[in-house]
Amino acid sequence: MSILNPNKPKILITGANGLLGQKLVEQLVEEGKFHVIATGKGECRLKGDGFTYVTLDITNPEQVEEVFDHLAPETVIHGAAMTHVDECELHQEACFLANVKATEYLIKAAERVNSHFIFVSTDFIFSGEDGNNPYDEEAEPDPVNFYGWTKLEGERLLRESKLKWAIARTVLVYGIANDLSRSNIILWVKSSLEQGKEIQVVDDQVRTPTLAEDLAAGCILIAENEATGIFNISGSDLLTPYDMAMETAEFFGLNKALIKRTDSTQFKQAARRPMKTGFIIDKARKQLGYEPKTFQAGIGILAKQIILARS
Ligand SMILES: NC(=O)C1=CN([C@@H]2O[C@H](COP(=O)(O)OP(=O)(O)OC[C@H]3O[C@@H](n4cnc5c(N)ncnc54)[C@H](OP(=O)(O)O)[C@@H]3O)[C@@H](O)[C@H]2O)C=CC1
Ligand SMILES: Cc1cn([C@H]2C[C@H](O)[C@@H](COP(=O)(O)OP(=O)(O)O[C@H]3O[C@@H](C)C(=O)[C@@H](O)[C@H]3O)O2)c(=O)[nH]c1=O
Repeated sequence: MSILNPNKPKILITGANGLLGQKLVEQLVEEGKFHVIATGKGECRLKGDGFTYVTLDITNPEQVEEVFDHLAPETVIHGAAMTHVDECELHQEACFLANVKATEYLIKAAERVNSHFIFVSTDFIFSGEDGNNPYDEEAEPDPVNFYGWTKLEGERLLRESKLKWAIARTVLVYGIANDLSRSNIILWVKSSLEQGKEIQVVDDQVRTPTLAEDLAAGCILIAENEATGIFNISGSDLLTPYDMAMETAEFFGLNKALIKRTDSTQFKQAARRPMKTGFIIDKARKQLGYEPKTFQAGIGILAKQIILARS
């Protein structure tokens, strides 16, 4: 496991092959303040260089201990998780292992080397039915699906640890990266309409969709400022999935007639979704200087990346 630059503090990213992970590595390498240790299950799927890739299955406590004892990262951004919400509902043991037990292993290993530990969490810790949305950092969690419960458990383990900790909560992340394990709403709407497929989209759930680059930038601000506590790091536009689908069709000049408006009583997924979430991001704006793109600007950035990826 070669260390590229021992003179810089080390930042370890879990789940680096994922959407957030790839954006974190890209921005951290660009900024050059840290020696970037990208970790993930199996082979590296990241493009580019300037980082060290280490295979790390976070559900393997021996691997976690070995990597942390050897590398002793000053900072950890823990984004690895089982993120397919319906799969989490249907395979709760696997979800608990990946999202709770693995987080426990990482916290214990980080306590041995005293890392600043940043945990990426979600609006799905909230019910979305308490009338308190959009939520600030003080709101009372009350998850309505198993995935949301596991992420809240991860938050609890961290808050009860001896670590210097921070929690970056986010909402409905969209973007494009290399060889992803799951899609996201913009890509799914765009590809469905391009194939001429009719889609049913709900108009009674509310989110503040978040560009993956903005989430990464927010997590990096927390790392660079050695900030502690909970920060809402999301977009600022309150939108329904139906709004998002229509704006995506508009932007890409696709057929809006294929988007059939429905609501959550008609549209059933294996796991319940919280109805109305979305975040207030004033704390991150004031304390970190965090400022997300508008949804329109975010789609524009995504469009450019799609064209680049094709060239
Ligand atoms: N996407 C969203 O809308 C939201 C995401 N979040 C949170 O943000 C974080 C990042 O999500 P996002 O980037 O979108 O999700 P992705 O699914 O793209 O990334 C998650 C990554 O975790 C990896 N992973 C899963 N299990 C393990 C394991 N056992 N060992 C090592 N790596 C593992 C996956 O590996 P592989 O690629 O090999 O499957 C994947 O690369 C997550 O913690 C998620 O809960 C919060 C709110 C919204
Ligand atoms: C697939 C689909 C989704 N939707 C709506 C439901 C939902 O509100 C929104 C997104 O649905 P999806 O199932 O694609 O995404 P979903 O699993 O809800 O995304 C979640 O991912 C995890 C990781 C999180 O942490 C959450 O913040 C959230 O982003 O779109 C439709 O209306 N029609 C559809 O056919």
